[in-house]
Amino acid sequence: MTIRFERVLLKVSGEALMGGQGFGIDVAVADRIAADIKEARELGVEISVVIGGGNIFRGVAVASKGGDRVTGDHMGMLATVINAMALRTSLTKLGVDAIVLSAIAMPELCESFSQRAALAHASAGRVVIFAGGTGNPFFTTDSAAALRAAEMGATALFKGTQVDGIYSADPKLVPDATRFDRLTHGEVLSRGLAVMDVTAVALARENHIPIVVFSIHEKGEFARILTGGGRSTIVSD
Ligand SMILES: Nc1ncnc2c1ncn2[C@@H]1O[C@H](COP(=O)(O)OP(=O)(O)O)[C@@H](O)[C@H]1O
Ligand SMILES: O=c1ccn([C@@H]2O[C@H](COP(=O)(O)OP(=O)(O)O)[C@@H](O)[C@H]2O)c(=O)[nH]1
Repeated sequence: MTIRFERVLLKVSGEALMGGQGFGIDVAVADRIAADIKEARELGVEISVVIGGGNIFRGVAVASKGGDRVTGDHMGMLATVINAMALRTSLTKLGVDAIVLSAIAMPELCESFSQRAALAHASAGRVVIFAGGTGNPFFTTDSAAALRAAEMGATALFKGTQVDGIYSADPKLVPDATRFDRLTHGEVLSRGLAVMDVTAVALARENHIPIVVFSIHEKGEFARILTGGGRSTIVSD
């Protein structure tokens, strides 16, 4: 069996974790995503994860109501730590060794991020879950995903999201938008395809990291794409 990517950074959007609920974490969904990660890992792929926080809190929600954006972003980053702990719990239940590294120090809860620690845990066979985004306000977890992918030497950045690829326009708003199988980073940026923020795409382009956009809701899709099947859009040089 051919494996397309040997070392992968998986971005899981926070919204994916809430399942059918309007807010928070649906444990059954977290368990299913953990099972998909386990399946992919059993193919021999090294996997680390960046998790979002949009199911709990987004900084712009505070700013849009007249609050302080930086405080809002701090709250959003804390939300990603909650999600990371939920995903670690789901992975542990399945017997997968996983560790949370946070960009914001909270030693009572989890280890702090350093590239050295992350690489050491990964080479010991652990799934490393990066929490706290980049640790800085005004960024997103998509940008954190591109950053950690570069730091880990990932050969691909998988964005697991609500849609099964990149379309000519947001498919939630434009139902007859058409899906792309392949794009370059430059095309994503020049066409303003907003599936991922500009900073994240630019960072991936600079480091020659392909981005694979796929639906996190399709059970087993992660492993299918890793072995050459499935449905996705691949963004590469
Ligand atoms: N051109 C596009 N192709 C695909 N999805 C797009 C596009 N433009 C906007 N989107 C939206 O981007 C979302 C993916 O971003 P994501 O970060 O996972 O969502 P959120 O910001 O809600 O967590 C999709 O759910 C989709 O609605
Ligand atoms: O490096 C980062 C990453 C995230 N956030 C904050 O955390 C929230 C949750 O992250 P994101 O919106 O990227 O989550 P997702 O869309 O993936 O659920 C963001 O809205 C920001 O407020 C931040 O300030 N800096």
